[in-house]
Amino acid sequence: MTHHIKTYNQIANAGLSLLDEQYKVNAADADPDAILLRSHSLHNEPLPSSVQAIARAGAGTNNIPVESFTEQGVVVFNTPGANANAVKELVLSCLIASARNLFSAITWTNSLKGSTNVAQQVEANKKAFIGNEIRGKKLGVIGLGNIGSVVANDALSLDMDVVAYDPFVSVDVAWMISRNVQRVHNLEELLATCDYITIHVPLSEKTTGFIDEKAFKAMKKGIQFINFARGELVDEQALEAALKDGTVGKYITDFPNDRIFELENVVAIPHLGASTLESEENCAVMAATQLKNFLETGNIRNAVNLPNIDLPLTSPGRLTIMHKNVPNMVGQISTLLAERAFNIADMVNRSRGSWAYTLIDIDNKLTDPEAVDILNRLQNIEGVVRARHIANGWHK
Ligand SMILES: NC(=O)C1=CN([C@@H]2O[C@H](COP(=O)(O)OP(=O)(O)OC[C@H]3O[C@@H](n4cnc5c(N)ncnc54)[C@H](O)[C@@H]3O)[C@@H](O)[C@H]2O)C=CC1
Ligand SMILES: O=C(O)C(=O)COP(=O)(O)O
Repeated sequence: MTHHIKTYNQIANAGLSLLDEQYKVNAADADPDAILLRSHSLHNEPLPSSVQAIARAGAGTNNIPVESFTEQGVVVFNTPGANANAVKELVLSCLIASARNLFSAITWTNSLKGSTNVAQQVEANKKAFIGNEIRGKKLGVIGLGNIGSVVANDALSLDMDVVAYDPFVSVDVAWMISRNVQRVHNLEELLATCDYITIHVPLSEKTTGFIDEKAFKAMKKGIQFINFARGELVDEQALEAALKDGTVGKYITDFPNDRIFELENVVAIPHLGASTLESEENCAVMAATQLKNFLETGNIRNAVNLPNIDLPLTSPGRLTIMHKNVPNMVGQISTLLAERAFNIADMVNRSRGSWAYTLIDIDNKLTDPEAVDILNRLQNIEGVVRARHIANGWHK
């Protein structure tokens, strides 16, 4: 069976090359089974009904309307942690570059091009760029996930004091964080005491405008604020006021736009956080692997809308059913199978929030019409948004 994949953005070859002879990538004449992308926005784009899965080679899925795609039976994957080191290294370099006024110093030095006595001018004017050391300064990390946790740990090894705020920190991450990172349970405590703040939370309806006027008002004067998460986390009007009144001494952002770009004391980086060869490869390999696993076996790893599920495919066939997490779903599904005299060899049902996913391995080798018939019946159950049949090509 050939799977059709549509890609957007530059996806590293290390990932694309995993899509072997069973796959066709960007075939013009076929409906895609899945989409592999990075930051391309799928908001306001029609989604072909053939699409069963979307893999985001990266962390943020705010470019995908996850809720409405879930209603359409689409599994959305991301690649947690695959680009965390790349972002961490850039955040730490910006921290140091900002403390030492490197951005404005280099801009000034470049302005000397074409003039004479450059060496003398440099020595005469360097006092304008005296900086600070970050040792002993306080860094606030908002969001202690894959990126925030490594930024926090490594800032400690640069001899900074580190405080962090994340009311939803995961157990896995909590194990990795140094006990010297001081956790605060109140964002204002972090805002009021830090010299530098870096934000690493996902953009969602809840976090849009998270750093608002009230947050800026709580900050220490002259703070340096680093945003490698998403521009919309910061209320632009409030930011503009905070830059003008000196509350924010410098705003370093990976997400410049027309308005922000014009403001004084803004350092604009062209969304380079994850742009290293290593990170692009990690993300592409992880995304392609997860997509392949899902298309070939129905198993799920690292979806943002469904639970992980890993059942080795050993029976002649498998039915995968994505459905609402409501009572008696498994009962209705197994009744349908019993009516067609299908024998269930194995079965897993898992839920995540209001959605659930059921894998059923059957002892029967289905003909095409039999498969179409049972899928139609399953999809007619209220609350089922997609059903698939996977024939096990390896089964003897
Ligand atoms: N500039 C770039 O190129 C990149 C940007 N990103 C952005 O960074 C974000 C974070 O990435 P990861 O650390 O990999 O994600 P993650 O999912 O591992 O961590 C996010 C953390 O934020 C926390 N969080 C959620 N809501 C919060 C709130 N209201 N207050 C405090 N903490 C909250 C979560 O509990 C979680 O620990 C991504 O969602 C993406 O938007 C990620 C990778 C590259
Ligand atoms: O992973 C993320 O959330 C990123 O922002 C990286 O974006 P990119 O894949 O470099 O377009």
